[in-house]
Amino acid sequence: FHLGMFEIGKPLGKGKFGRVYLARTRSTGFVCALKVLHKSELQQGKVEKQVRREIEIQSNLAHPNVLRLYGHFHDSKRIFLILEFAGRGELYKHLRKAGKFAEPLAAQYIAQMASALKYLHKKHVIHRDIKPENILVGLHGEIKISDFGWSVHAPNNRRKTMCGTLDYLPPEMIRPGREENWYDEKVDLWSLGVLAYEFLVGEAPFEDTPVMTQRRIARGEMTIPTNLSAEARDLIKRLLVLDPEKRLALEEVERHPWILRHCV
Ligand SMILES: CC(C)CCNC(=O)Cn1cc(-c2ccc3c(-c4nc5ccccc5[nH]4)n[nH]c3c2)cn1
Repeated sequence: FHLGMFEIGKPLGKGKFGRVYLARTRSTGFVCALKVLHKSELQQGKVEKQVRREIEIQSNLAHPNVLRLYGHFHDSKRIFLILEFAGRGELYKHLRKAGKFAEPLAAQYIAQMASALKYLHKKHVIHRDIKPENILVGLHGEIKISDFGWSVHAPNNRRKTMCGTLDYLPPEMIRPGREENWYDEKVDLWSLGVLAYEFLVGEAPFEDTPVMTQRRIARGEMTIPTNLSAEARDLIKRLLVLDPEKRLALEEVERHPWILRHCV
């Protein structure tokens, strides 16, 4: 279908609240990913306010490792999001295909994530949902965090758990001790540790049945394979700390020996 200024190409993915298409502007040939949300579905899902808030947040973000939302518009039935096109698609597909990443590549990805998270936290944005399924890869192999909060994943070998995977939840969300504002930005540090582990090992550190996963997260029960370098193990151990206050800060991640060794 054509949409005035856009030529629409192949579908890039589909989620609960919308489909994403490759698109190009007729005038300048600018390539983007056009996401179409149906207002009726948003109303049914009672997520219009959340979508407006997400649009507001994402429109103000500009970082090489955060997927851009260039703009949005709507007609009577649909909302259109003009998103950055990531030339090499979804990171989780690369991870599943490779099984796991070599330490140099994993370190580069973690360094880029730390840089993106530092930027988001400085703008008081907490991602809360960091996992391979929410990361895209740009044309030059750089990663781009996106928030697929809207999509339930088609069965194509994404995690099978119904409510989205528990694997990345930090202990303070499993066992909410301090009810108020347990969503502080340190939840992203825990998830960064889970991500590093999954990049290097090929599975999440607490992966188990849902009940066991929750118990293992709450107790911080995981084993790091001994074939990882000492530095990689050290970084994972310093992020997967039960007490949010004791987790390695992003600045310290960026200057950790494991990162410095692999990132020019
Ligand atoms: C409410 C709002 C502001 C949320 C905005 N965020 C999203 O909608 C999250 N989202 C991003 C996408 C998405 C999906 C796929 C792509 C791609 C993409 N590039 C590909 C290259 C090869 C194969 C598949 C590809 N998908 N580029 N940009 C994308 C963006 C889908 N949902």
